[in-house]
Amino acid sequence: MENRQAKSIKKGLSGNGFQGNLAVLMQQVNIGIIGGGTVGGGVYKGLQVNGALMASRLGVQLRVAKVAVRDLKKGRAVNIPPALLTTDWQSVIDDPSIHLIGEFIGGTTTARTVVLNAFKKGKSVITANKALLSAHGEELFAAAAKYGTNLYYEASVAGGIPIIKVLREGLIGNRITRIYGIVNGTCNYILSRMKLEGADFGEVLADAQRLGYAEAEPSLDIDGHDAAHKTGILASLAHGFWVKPKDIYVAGITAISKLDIQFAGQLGYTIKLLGIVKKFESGKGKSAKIQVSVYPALLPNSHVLASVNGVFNAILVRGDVVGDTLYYGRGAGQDATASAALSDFADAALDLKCGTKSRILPFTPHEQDGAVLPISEVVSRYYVRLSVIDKPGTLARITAILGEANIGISSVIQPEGHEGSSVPLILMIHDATNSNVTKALGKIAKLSAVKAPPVMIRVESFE
Ligand SMILES: NC(=O)C1=CN([C@@H]2O[C@H](COP(=O)(O)OP(=O)(O)OC[C@H]3O[C@@H](n4cnc5c(N)ncnc54)[C@H](O)[C@@H]3O)[C@@H](O)[C@H]2O)C=CC1
Ligand SMILES: N[C@@H](CC=O)C(=O)O
Ligand code: NA
Repeated sequence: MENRQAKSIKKGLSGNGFQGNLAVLMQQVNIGIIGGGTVGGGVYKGLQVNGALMASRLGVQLRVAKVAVRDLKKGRAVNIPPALLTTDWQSVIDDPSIHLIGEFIGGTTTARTVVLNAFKKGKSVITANKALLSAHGEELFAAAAKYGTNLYYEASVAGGIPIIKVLREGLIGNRITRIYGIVNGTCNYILSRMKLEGADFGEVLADAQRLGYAEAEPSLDIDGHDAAHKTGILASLAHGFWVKPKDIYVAGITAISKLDIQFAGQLGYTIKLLGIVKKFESGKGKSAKIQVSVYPALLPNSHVLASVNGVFNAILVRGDVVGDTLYYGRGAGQDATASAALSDFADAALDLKCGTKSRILPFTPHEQDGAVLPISEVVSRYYVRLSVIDKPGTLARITAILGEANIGISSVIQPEGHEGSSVPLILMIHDATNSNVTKALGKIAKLSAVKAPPVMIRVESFE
């Protein structure tokens, strides 16, 4: 549907009286940015640096007309002219000369109102806000359709990697059977530095905050929720039904210790926080079951994702026609995220210029009957670290509990200690359901020789 904004841009062009002149064929799309922090500032900067290049490619000049901020006096890393600043975001949405809105304030309350109010004014929105999409995506896409507007969200997943476009357009001819993603830059930065430098968790998190990688509330990163928001968006896009946050199993990285990183290394693995979307074959007439989860996992060092370090993200997408494909790039930070938002502004500007009818919409429901597989039914291999008293019979008791539950052990490491001392015992466990392993570990934890709650990390085999 062609909305009022598109009509006003077209009217401006045809009314200029110089139809043959390329210079005046250049249309201008005015942007209102809401939130002038890391991402909002990055978008402003990106347009200063590459706005002319984009205009020459698009035939549309993108111009920042207003930036809504919280505090006019606050010093900013990106210098935005004071004349553009306002503290009244609603006035930016209401301004009839502004065609597109960028929502870069974060959070799910005011941000939701910003997006809905913009739609009501017939203005499409570009957002980087995965928390907002995770919580209200279904409602917001329906509202966009109702008002003949659009919601663009490339910056919301994996920063500068154009993964939304990949799933929406590049792989449209595929059924997506697997997605494995390192999708949180902060966690990958922390785990990489813990492994490569032996750095401390807290210290590295502070660096990630200073570098603008972490969320305003960093527990969203380290507890895995940010990765879950992103994984849910990818799963929804790939499988065509909106995956609800409550259906996504989430475990973060706070329980990962340097000891586990070292033992994993000895066994030939690297620990990464993975977002996983796996489609399982369902019986005839039955709805598709999809695993959607986020957890730290041991990856074989030989797997390409094991060598993705620092703030970099990478996503492996398997399609039934194309096979495995891989995408790599900076997952957080000002410039990488701005790059993704700029591509959305370009798409939105082209939609205003040409109309959206011929284009693929940002989210189209297509498999309404899909369902998320509960984590209890998910099968994987496991790394288990126990803290045990080194005395005769301990290992036998532990293996007996696992044996009774039909859980096989593929290898055991126990560094030499002296009898009676507390030592780590590492078990690598064959394929088993999550519920089976959790129950067995519950029993093992109660043994008198076991001195701390068992540490359990899944092992990903990428099948
Ligand atoms: N920093 C990053 O690397 C990435 C961030 N994102 C997302 O981008 C969004 C923005 O994140 P950042 O720029 O990093 O956060 P930020 O904290 O640097 O910037 C947000 C800005 O919005 C302002 N703000 C909040 N409420 C406002 C209001 N009512 N009116 C005007 N201004 C208001 C704040 O004062 C702050 O300056 C979030 O949704 C985040 O999840 C997405 C990808 C990467
Ligand atoms: N906090 C996020 C920012 C980008 O989405 C991350 O670290 O990945
Ligand atoms: Na992206």
